[in-house]
Amino acid sequence: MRFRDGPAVLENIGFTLPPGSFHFLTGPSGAGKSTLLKLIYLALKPSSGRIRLFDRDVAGIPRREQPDLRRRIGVVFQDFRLLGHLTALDNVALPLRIAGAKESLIRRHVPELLDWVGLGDHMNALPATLSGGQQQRVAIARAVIGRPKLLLADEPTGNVDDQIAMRLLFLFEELNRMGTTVLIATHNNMLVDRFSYPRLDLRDGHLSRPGIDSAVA
Ligand SMILES: Nc1ncnc2c1ncn2[C@@H]1O[C@H](COP(=O)(O)OP(=O)(O)OP(=O)(O)O)[C@@H](O)[C@H]1O
Repeated sequence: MRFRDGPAVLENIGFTLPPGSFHFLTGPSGAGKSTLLKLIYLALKPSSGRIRLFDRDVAGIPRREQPDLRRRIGVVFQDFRLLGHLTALDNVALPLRIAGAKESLIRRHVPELLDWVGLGDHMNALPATLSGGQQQRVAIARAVIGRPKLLLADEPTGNVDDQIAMRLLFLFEELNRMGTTVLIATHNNMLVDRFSYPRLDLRDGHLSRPGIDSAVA
């Protein structure tokens, strides 16, 4: 992957995420982790190479079908991307509302999840009134509420203490147990060591991974 005519940012990357698997994506700052996640959730087009997503070649997916595909992916963005005019509760409810879920279900599940991530007292707060760590947890709740087929999280514990980070990992594990494929980019070695999931390690755009191969599922 290159941006315009710049140097290669990712090179010779080949791996598969088997459905239902859980992986960490590690590597130093600038190694290409965010770029790799953006390629998977179709925010970037690869300058060369092929990506398969849900058994389809991404290059062959018409633009009009992309929103539908994206809805099957939960993403925790590094910069959160919460909607500033919506409360924490309404931000988290958004994927369910878009999917046409019943309000009764939304009223039951969303507060329960916000409670779990420690935001029970901040459900009606607007993002600007929340700390970075609190906004991050709203973003995580929004990404998991619809039980996506694939969860991609870019440094999802970057703004919280170790105790909350563990709790968030338990949430990702729970989602994974229900069938979601999980890929988490992180610098947090405590988490990587504590949860013994396989690691995809990026160094200067190259992947080293003890024991897996080929495209992205
Ligand atoms: N839009 C862009 N245009 C040009 N270069 C880019 C662009 N986005 C990322 N890069 C470059 O690609 C490389 C990888 O960046 P990326 O953000 O993927 O790294 P990262 O591993 O996620 O880093 P961090 O852990 O700091 O978020 C960097 O050298 C960065 O400067």
